[in-house]
Amino acid sequence: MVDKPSSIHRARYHFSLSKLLFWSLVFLGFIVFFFFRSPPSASPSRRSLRGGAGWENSVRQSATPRYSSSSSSAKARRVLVTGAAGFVGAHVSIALKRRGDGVVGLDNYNKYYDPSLKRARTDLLRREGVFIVEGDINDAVLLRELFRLVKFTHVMHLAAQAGVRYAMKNPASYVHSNIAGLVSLFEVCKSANPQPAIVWASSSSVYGLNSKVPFSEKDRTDQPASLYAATKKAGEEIAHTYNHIYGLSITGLRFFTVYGPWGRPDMAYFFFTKDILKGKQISIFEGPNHSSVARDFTYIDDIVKGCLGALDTAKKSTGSGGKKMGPAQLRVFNLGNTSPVPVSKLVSILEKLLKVKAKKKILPMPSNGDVLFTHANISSATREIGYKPSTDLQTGVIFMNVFSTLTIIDVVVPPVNIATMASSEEVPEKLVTEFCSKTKDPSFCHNFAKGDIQTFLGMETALRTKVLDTAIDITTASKSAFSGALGDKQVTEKEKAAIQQCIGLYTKVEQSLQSSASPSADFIAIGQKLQVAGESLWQCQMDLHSHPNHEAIASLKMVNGLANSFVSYVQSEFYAHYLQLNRKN
Ligand SMILES: O=C(O)[C@H]1O[C@H](OP(=O)(O)OP(=O)(O)OC[C@H]2O[C@@H](n3ccc(=O)[nH]c3=O)[C@H](O)[C@@H]2O)[C@H](O)[C@@H](O)[C@@H]1O
Repeated sequence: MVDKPSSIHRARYHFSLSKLLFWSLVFLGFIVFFFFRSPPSASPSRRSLRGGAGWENSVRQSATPRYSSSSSSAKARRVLVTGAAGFVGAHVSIALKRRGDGVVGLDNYNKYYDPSLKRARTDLLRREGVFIVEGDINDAVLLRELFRLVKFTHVMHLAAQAGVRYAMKNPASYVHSNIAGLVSLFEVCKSANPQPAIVWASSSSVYGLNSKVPFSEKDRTDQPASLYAATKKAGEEIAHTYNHIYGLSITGLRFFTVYGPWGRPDMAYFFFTKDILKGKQISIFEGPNHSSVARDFTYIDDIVKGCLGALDTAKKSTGSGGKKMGPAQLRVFNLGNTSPVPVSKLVSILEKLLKVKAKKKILPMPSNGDVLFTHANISSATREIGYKPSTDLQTGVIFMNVFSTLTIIDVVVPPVNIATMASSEEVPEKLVTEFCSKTKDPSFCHNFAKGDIQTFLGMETALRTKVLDTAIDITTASKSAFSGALGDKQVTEKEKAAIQQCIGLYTKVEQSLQSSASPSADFIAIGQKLQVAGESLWQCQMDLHSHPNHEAIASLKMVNGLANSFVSYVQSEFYAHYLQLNRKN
């Protein structure tokens, strides 16, 4: 045997060493790659967010119903809301929580649109006592853990990949959320004991190329025009299967172009407003032979009522331990507004409200999933779940403007627009009634609401567009109205003390606005103090009902109106969002 020269040995040794080094690096690379690529719910740092006594406590606490002692605890609802940080999910969660239901949210905070808006909605929900678990509906381990912690009576499934046109860009995300995610959720629900009743979001888009109007639940839905629609239609069929095999009670809701405060930035009304204010051109689609494209735009508050109606009329699931014990309820309802509005009309409403002429470009509707029109027949939803939409587009858009969350604070429009918006807006009667129904004393509110709404509008617009001078002007005007009432001889010492307190608070607000380019977090603290002052003013107003001097009553009522408008404003969801975004800038 001939010895190999030692140089060869050395060379081989070097070669294997560098090979080892090479493969180690490749291996390390893979580890690093997978570590960073793994979905958020699987990463160790995210996992540590869940589990643990604190987390379990938050889930259980949020899930605990709180009803007045008179209502029956047998009907106690514990609802899991998926997509709770989303537009519809946030509104529905708040409504459920406010009426006393136990609510736990679930959301994956994906980046389809700016997650800071979802975080801002989460802050809002936290203040309402709703805890949102960060996780994906495809994470069956997490879902099972939630069902172990809480015996959910209902699931309000609103998590989905939304948007019609985006399906051309990212088809996989629709399959992941709207099909795989739905199956994952149904799988866990079917095995849960007891099985929850499920209400979930389908879509008007399932009607696709159907041309029979208005769309009835009995009409054909086998011609989807987009992959989005196809995944929602698939969801309806999957629902049928789980109802049939496992006895799950399932209600699908076909939403028709939902809009409103805290809305989605990918929707046309949202980016139209933004672009109109920025002076950017907007594209308005039209159909063949210059026909208009129309949508049955539906206001969020109406949708929320429909969701609650569906939940309250949902019968229990019949299965147990993954086995069907008898036939279960399976329903599908249209939740629309029953009055389609051409997109060009939406744009003219926005132009009128914003007092800015849009730069319009009329384009043929691209064939990327859109349909020409939608129009809901809601007779079945009215009959079965008491659904009665009451908001026309004009009114809804004003509401949206007053309490809006449009992410347009980066836009600076000339102050003249703000002044005109604040002072000259026609406030429809219906809006006043709707607005006052949300206050403590609707008939009293009615006397002042028009002014209040105008004040909201001005204040909100001023802050939204960062024209703080106007915000200061409004604060100063409110303060001087208080001072005026102080001079009234009929005002009692107790009332004077409350008014003085408010004037002091307004002064702080003024200073806060004057001292910085953007209002600081102090503003919220001041707002909370203002709320306390406002509460004591309400008490004064109640005392005044027996006051002999009607003029004094009138002036104090005015003061109360202003105090409350400001208090409501400071508390408004918009402001929280404004601060959130401002911090980011
Ligand atoms: O009803 C539904 O089920 C669907 O409603 C909306 O979808 P869509 O009606 O297309 O809402 P937008 O994207 O806000 O579009 C509204 C209208 O504006 C039109 N449009 C949109 C964008 C644009 O640049 N120009 C334009 O004219 C569209 O053709 C459409 O008629 C939601 O985005 C979907 O997630 C939802 O499922």
